Amino acid sequence: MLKNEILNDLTLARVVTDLEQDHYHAAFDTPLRPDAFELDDDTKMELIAKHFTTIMETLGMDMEDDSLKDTPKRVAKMYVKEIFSGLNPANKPKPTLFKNPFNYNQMLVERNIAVFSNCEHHFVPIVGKAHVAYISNGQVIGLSKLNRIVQYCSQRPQVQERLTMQIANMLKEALGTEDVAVIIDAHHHCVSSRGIRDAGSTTLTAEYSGQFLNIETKNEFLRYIGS
Ligand SMILES: Nc1nc2c(ncn2[C@@H]2O[C@H](COP(=O)(O)OP(=O)(O)OP(=O)(O)O)[C@@H](O)[C@H]2O)c(=O)[nH]1
Ligand SMILES: [Zn+2]
Repeated sequence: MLKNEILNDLTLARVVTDLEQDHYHAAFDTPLRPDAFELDDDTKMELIAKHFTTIMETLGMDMEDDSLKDTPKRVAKMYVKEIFSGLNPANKPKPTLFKNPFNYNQMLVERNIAVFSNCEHHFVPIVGKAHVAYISNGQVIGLSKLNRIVQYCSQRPQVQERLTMQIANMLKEALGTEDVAVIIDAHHHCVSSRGIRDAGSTTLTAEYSGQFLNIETKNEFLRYIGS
């Protein structure tokens, strides 16, 4: 191979590696483009409102109607500031940790945390409950932060399996322990309000790690949440 060809090959290899690096995300990360946060929220809302107007016009809706005319703006604000605000790491909750002077070293379980998310295949709601648990390795977390972690991860277009893993991963990161468990029991509107139209089914997903892989610990958690 000529020197130039080798150099070209090396340059290409580096470009490919850089690209791969840019697109790298863990299996449980939400697939986002590398430039996902180059636009600010206001610009995103403006663009989404414009596109949503086109969607509504295409459906034949009268955009002069008093009740409809501001819907594109409402939807844009809801997407960026509310139901998909968990896409932006700037909105990540800060976990307040406390020392554990009383040496509580048993399992802590928080049950029935409300889950409001949206299915990434149809953009309709996923509604349910999360049950989370951890065993302290020396620090305890403010209880409401458990709810906030569930809420933050839910406020993204999701599939339930990935949502469960993202919550578990954030708990591990916040608490500095592998000893966490997460169960989600949720109802998918894409299964009930359309498509197969089964309103009765719910979906259960679970993620166990560390001590929760031990059958007795897992069963204790399941007993606490009444499963
Ligand atoms: N595994 C998983 N699947 C999901 C989740 N949310 C929605 N789905 C499914 O994603 C699938 C998308 O399937 P497609 O066949 O591409 O879409 P579709 O034609 O709208 O499918 P139907 O819902 O069966 O009408 C559907 O079976 C949904 O039920 C989730 O959280 N996890
Ligand atoms: Zn769906």
